[in-house]
Amino acid sequence: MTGRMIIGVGADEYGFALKERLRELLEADGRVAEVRDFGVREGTDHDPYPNVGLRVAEAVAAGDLDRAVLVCGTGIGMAITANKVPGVRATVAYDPYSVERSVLSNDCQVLALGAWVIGAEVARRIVADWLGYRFDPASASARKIAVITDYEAGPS
Ligand SMILES: O=C(CO)[C@H](O)COP(=O)(O)O
Repeated sequence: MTGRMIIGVGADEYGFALKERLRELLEADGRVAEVRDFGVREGTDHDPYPNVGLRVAEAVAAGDLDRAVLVCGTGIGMAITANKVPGVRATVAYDPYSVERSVLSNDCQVLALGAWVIGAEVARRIVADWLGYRFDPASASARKIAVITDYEAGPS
């Protein structure tokens, strides 16, 4: 992927406020061409996290989004959900090294964060750093990702 990215954001009621903060950050970032908000649109919307996570992950798998940020209470449910969609690689990551490697080693398109776990300013820093990493399809890691992709395709 080169050029400016289309980024999706999504959250459940517990992640809503942090998702709003991160959406604003992404909209102001020159590396981002467009931010698409998959909800929830208000903190009183009780749509369960898997509904939001599946909508976002399906958009990633369809190629409509380059990447996405998902927020729930822990981030864990969003990551589990997004990883159910073939072609999508999602992770929870907070430390700078894991955030970097989630892109450079694992080509994760989805970063899941927990609003109950980290503060907004740390989350903003994580997402700003995360935007700067681009997976190299010519890297040795690409062969390893291909094993996952081949498994998802099923027996030949
Ligand atoms: O964190 C969540 C899922 O991982 C979600 O925001 C809350 O889930 P719950 O604890 O099951 O209500």
